[in-house]
Amino acid sequence: MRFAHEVGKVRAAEQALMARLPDGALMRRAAAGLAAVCVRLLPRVYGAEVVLLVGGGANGGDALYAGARLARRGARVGVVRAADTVHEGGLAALRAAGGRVLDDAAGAVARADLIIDGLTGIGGTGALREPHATLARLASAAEGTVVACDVPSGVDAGTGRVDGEAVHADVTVTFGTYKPGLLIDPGADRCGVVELVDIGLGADLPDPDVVAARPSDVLVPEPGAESDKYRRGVVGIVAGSDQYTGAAVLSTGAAVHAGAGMVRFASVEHPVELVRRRWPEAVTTVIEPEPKALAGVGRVQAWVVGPGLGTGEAAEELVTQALATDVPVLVDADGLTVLARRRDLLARDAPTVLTPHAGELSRLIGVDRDVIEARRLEHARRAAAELGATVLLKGSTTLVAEQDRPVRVNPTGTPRLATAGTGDVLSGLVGALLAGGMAALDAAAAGAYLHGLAARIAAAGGPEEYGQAPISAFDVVTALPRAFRTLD
Ligand SMILES: NC(=O)C1=CN([C@@H]2O[C@H](COP(=O)(O)OP(=O)(O)OC[C@H]3O[C@@H](n4cnc5c(N)ncnc54)[C@H](O)[C@@H]3O)[C@@H](O)[C@H]2O)[C@@H](O)CC1
Ligand SMILES: [K+]
Repeated sequence: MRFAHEVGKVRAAEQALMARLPDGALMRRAAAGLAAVCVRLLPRVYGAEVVLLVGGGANGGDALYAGARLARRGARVGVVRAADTVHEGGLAALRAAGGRVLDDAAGAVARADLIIDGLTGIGGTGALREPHATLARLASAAEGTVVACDVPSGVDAGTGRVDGEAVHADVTVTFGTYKPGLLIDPGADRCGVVELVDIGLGADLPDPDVVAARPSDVLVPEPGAESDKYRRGVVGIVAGSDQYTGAAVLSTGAAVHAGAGMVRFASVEHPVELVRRRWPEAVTTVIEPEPKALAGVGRVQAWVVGPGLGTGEAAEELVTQALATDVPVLVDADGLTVLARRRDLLARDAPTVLTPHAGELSRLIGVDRDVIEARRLEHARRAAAELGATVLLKGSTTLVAEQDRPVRVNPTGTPRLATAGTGDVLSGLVGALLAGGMAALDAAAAGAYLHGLAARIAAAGGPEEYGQAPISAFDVVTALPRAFRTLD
């Protein structure tokens, strides 16, 4: 499982472990792990050209000790110093092993077989300054294999934020635990393959703050022979309006394709008519948003409310009724706009799942959208605590937060999902999983995972491929059954 800890907790664990070890032992342990990965990456260590990019902190120290190990095995190791003073012990070890200090950084980086990025690690803050930024740019453009030490320099280890230049690594060798910034875009996108090196922090690390969802987390219970529709889950969808009908069709379609035992669709006449025509499987009810309207729809095990619903009084009445029930409720899109002025509706005992993008979350918690985008992890978590709900924050890495639980990050996201209507698909999908009895955090994380997988399948024909075909939200609906099948 991929899990991450906040940077402060990593430091605390390192301190605790260091106090029990001889001086410098932890750094040498990290360096040994880093060097071992480099050895695997090089076709031949003897004679290989290795360049170390070294900043003034311990991250540079790791790189220097790793370089010394490679030099002792015959690699030609040179160091480019980005700071006047670099780790003394590391530099001495490198020199003793035959490594040299380089002057022509650009030429050396361009010729290198392997480049170790030890400019900044978890101590890096803000945009890379010079000469770090130039060196990061040179490394990213180089032909040789780029191995980032702990974190690609320029990536904020705590958040994944990149301000300006950051190293594009082929491999990131990280120590002890993942850092959140390795799992969350844009940082995640700079890491290449991440290799976790055990430096013995285990016992000193608390429970993780972030975990990456993986297929075995999302296994949806198989329907047994005796499953009736209620065991598989009946989901109620309240979506669409006279002006907006597409959302209703997409959300219902996703629920139909996600294995719901039954989909009950309730709305005003026009969207009901369209849903009935497109999804004869759904049981539809025309309602006017008057008091107790939802009570007449029939028994459901989870509600989805909001896509295309409008934001006026009629919509508010329906959101109010759904949240007054004692079953899980997912609120999306227009429903979230209603909630921004009626946060009191969130005071309920059954689980609530909210699926905002940054703009919708901004209205819900009164924080600028840009501020949320810059620190997504923090705000997803804060929103979950403040709103008492499971919060799925959409984005190129979708995050799912629930109070006192590690945040789930979704690894299947793809820019192809940034197209109109895909959010409606997600809401119906997660609603079906909730109705099937999955816990809110699992249903939301599984939904995000399957949604990304379905988009990849739609674009490329396979979950591992990155196809070029443009996709529509409807293609994602159609690909959902294949996404489920890849989990078998
Ligand atoms: N403490 C330890 O014994 C261990 C530390 N580890 C390594 O140490 C790293 C953390 O070391 P440090 O706390 O020394 O910090 P870093 O080496 O990550 O970064 C601090 C250095 O980077 C510079 N810097 C920060 N932001 C910058 C920017 N935007 N532009 C240019 N320069 C910038 C600082 O001036 C300082 O010289 C970890 O990532 C890991 O690689 C590992 O060796 C494991 C053991
Ligand atoms: K680094």
